[in-house]
Amino acid sequence: MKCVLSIAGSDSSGGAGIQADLKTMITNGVFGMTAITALTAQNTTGVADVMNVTPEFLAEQIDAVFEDIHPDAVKIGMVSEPDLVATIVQRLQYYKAQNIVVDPVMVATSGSSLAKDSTVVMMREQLLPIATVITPNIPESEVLAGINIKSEVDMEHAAKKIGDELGCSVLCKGGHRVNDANDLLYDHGKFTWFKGERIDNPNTHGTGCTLSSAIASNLAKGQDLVNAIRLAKEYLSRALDQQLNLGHGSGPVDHAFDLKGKFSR
Ligand SMILES: Nc1ncnc2c1ncn2[C@@H]1O[C@H](COP(=O)(O)OP(=O)(O)OP(=O)(O)O)[C@@H](O)[C@H]1O
Ligand SMILES: Cc1ncc(COP(=O)(O)O)c(N)n1
Repeated sequence: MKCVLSIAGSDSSGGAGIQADLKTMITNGVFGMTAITALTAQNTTGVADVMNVTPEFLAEQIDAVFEDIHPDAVKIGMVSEPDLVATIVQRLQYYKAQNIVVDPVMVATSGSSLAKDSTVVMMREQLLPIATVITPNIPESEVLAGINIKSEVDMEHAAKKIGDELGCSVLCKGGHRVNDANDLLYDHGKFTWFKGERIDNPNTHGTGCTLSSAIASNLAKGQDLVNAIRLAKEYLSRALDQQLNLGHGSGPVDHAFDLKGKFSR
């Protein structure tokens, strides 16, 4: 059994954060573990409050996992404070972690800010350069590249700039585009487009968490990066296609599509 560690925040409404990560890991055939960076009081309409853990307690969680079950991949999601970023980098380097997928979460789908500016600076300086792949959405790619993105060519410029500057592979996600959901991988000089049809579903809370966890799961199982992303995108499209409609805002996706018929719902 391959094992994946999610270092991320908790979403009380279950659609994003570690809750989405664990659901994705179970349904992608890996054993999921967690080191929680923060508790959020959150639902589909917004984030009411955030309580960060201390850097010491985050380090203890990471140590507890690595000293017992060495993960085959690590996914990193919401990290609000620069000190927490520094702790993650220090511990992952100490344990020589492999297959590191970083979703540089800055703003929730609901519009709430999830990382301070100083955290983004720290991520850029220390965390992103040790990642196997990072998965910014379009607004996050604009911040990291300092480029406005209006077209696929702009996505290519931004992904290349980020990848060349930071030395990691970059998956620039196209979920914020209007006519399609095409994602772009820049992997050390090579572009690969993952074409995605736009699914008519406003409930996209946690899509970024789900995609990055599925990529980490596939890397843990030995897939190369391109296949890991292709399979993750297929998984997410199926989860979006279920048209689950929960809550009063942008609701979560449905991970249980393969279980339909096994339990009454
Ligand atoms: N309506 C949609 N139809 C098909 N795929 C989508 C749709 N919306 C998002 N996606 C896909 O979901 C993944 C996440 O993309 P997105 O750009 O929404 O990330 P994000 O903004 O980080 O997500 P989050 O909602 O978790 O913040 C990408 O693979 C993207 O192409
Ligand atoms: C704990 C946590 N982590 C990540 C996100 C981003 O996901 P989304 O942009 O879909 O709200 C979130 N809302 N909450």
